[in-house]
Amino acid sequence: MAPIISIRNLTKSYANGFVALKGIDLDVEKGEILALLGPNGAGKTTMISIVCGIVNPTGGEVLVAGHDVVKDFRATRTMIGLVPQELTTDQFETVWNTVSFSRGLHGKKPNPAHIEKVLRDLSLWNRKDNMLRELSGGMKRRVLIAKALSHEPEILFLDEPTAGVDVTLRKDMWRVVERLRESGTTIILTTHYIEEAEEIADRVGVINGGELLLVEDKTALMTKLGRKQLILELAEPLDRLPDCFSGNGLSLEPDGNRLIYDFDAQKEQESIAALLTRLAAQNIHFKDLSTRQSSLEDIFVALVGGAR
Ligand SMILES: Nc1ncnc2c1ncn2[C@@H]1O[C@H](COP(=O)(O)OP(=O)(O)OP(=O)(O)O)[C@@H](O)[C@H]1O
Repeated sequence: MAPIISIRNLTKSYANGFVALKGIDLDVEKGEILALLGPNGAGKTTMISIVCGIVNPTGGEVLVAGHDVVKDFRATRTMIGLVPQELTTDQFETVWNTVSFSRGLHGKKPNPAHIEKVLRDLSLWNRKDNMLRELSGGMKRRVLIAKALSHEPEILFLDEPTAGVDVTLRKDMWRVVERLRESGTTIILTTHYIEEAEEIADRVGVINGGELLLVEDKTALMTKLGRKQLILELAEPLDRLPDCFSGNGLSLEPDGNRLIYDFDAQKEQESIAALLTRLAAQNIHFKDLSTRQSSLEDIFVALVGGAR
């Protein structure tokens, strides 16, 4: 199946000469959740803004369901819902009017039943007659999502949807995203919270300095780049690691109290059982043992750190 979003060699230089995107290639499949991770200023919002037709690209091409986002702006924009980072809504308007008005902006006929469903799904129904200024910050964010869904878009962009919201609301938002996915909506979200990507994304893209460093299936990424460690707390400290253990991923911590065995899913290594037997044969005993698996956060820090 053709990707729903196809980005080819996308570049963006702002008027002041700053190059925010340096040739991005990315395909987004229909129905997936893609999380874009990257530090501040990486170019995430710029990329989203181009796909949504808010910012013009300098070079390259973006197709949404086969339509060019510049030449065929109207067709592509109605397919997309955008939840921006900043609250830009009239504080003196009611929730119902704000969300209904958004639908009209996309040239869609009124559909009160759809607006009601969106507000109910986002637990905003009992607030529909409240003015925005009467809502908490978290509820205002839900209103932004409701606005973005008002015109029944196939694609939803969420730019930092949970920045600054509490844990309960964050989990609520994840549930909303999950329900949208079940209904077939394609979701692209940017986030600083790696646990968010780990929790809800199918694929993860890492952007830094205007370049897409990688985009990969989340589970495959964790298997490929993730490392596992076995940590052995020694019964007696060691001065040095016997030579027979050198070069197989085993190392002694500087204080001599712990042995760390790095095992790599890609490499052929001796089994843990064999290693423990060899250690015992060398009279090296341990009082405790634990394992540690690198998280998406470790992988992200290694990638972004390495690219700097
Ligand atoms: N209108 C503009 N003129 C000049 N430079 C800009 C403009 N808009 C953005 N930039 C610069 O482009 C770079 C990318 O910004 P962008 O907002 O796309 O990053 P981001 O990855 O979304 O960051 P954040 O996580 O902080 O939102 C930044 O260095 C920013 O200062």
